[in-house]
Amino acid sequence: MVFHHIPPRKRPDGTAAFEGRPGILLLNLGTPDDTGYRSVRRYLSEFLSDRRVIEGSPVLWQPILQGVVLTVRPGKSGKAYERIWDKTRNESPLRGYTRAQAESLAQRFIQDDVPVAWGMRYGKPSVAAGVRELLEHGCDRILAMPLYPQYSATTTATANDQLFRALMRLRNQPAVRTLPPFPDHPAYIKALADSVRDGLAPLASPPQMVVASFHGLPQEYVDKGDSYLADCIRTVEALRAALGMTAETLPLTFQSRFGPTKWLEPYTAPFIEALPEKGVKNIAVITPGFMADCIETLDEIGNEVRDEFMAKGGEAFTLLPCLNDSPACVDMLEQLARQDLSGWL
Ligand SMILES: C=CC1=C(C)c2cc3[nH]c(cc4nc(cc5[nH]c(cc1n2)c(C)c5CCC(=O)O)C(CCC(=O)O)=C4C)c(C)c3C=C
Ligand SMILES: [Fe+2]
Ligand SMILES: [Fe+2]
Repeated sequence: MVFHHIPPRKRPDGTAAFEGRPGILLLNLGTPDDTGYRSVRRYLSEFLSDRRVIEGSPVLWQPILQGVVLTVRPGKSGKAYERIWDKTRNESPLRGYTRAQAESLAQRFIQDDVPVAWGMRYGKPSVAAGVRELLEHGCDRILAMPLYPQYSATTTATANDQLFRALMRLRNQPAVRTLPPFPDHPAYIKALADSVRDGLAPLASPPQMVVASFHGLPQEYVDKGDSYLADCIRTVEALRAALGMTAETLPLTFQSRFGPTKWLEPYTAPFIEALPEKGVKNIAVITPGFMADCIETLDEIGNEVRDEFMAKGGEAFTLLPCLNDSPACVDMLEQLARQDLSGWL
């Protein structure tokens, strides 16, 4: 038998690396660097130039985007970000919670010697920076975890696209796995159901209805095959079963519509604003599609929709927090990660 000398595996900088070390990369949407016009404009420009997000012809869309949209929207969105901004850390809640999720998950994997990094599809820290961090730790295989329980091409797929774009620049690529969506994974449904029970328990009088509001999507994308709606239905049906609730007591709605086209219905805001007239004046709202509180939950629901509900005769409006960096959320992330790291640990 002939024994060849096998040279050690190399890091991108040429130094020897560990062999067979996995790393975890949390992927999330992203957020502006600050609430000023220029930062919000830069963020929205990157986000809304993503052809996974706006599928129409860029020849038609870019003039509208660079013209009216990026003139008007950054100011309006900047004011909304201002209302929810974490002024102590000077960052958006989405970024703070994503970092906290990564840090807590890293604690769970110390014994396994698996580092955890995080990156944002739009803005900072970039996905490429997260990849670099893992490579610097000697990882030669990466489990990417897009933090979206329900699949959509506009979120999950574009996060993974960005990961592969970063890998395109490497001579020695790590092996990669991407976490599948987990709309009715038992660990996710348990975390949600527990958070609803815990959130409602201290209320003086129980709400008549718990509205489950998910981020919306153009109806056309679903018609063309995006599995997002099916995933939202899987989540809400599993959650109803776990809580012993029904479509009447736990209805499904869609928020954050953008632009004039038809999006998934029913729309959250008009749905909730019509409730007081029907005698439903005490409600809670949950946003199970969001793994972390952000502008869409804290401001759109917590401020705009709440104010309208109260103005229309509502009496009690409770917005339950997202899973955020709760131990239940980290338990869930750990379970999902261990399941998909199978064979790599
Ligand atoms: C056509 C536009 C948009 C699609 C499609 C879309 C899908 C989509 N988005 C999320 C999750 C989040 N979106 C967030 C903010 C946000 N979303 C859009 C537009 C579309 N989203 C815009 C323009 C913005 C920016 C804020 C604003 O100006 O209103 C956020 C929060 C970011 C933050 O910093 O807090 C999240 C999270 C999902 C899950 C989804 C499709 C299923
Ligand atoms: Fe969005
Ligand atoms: Fe919004």
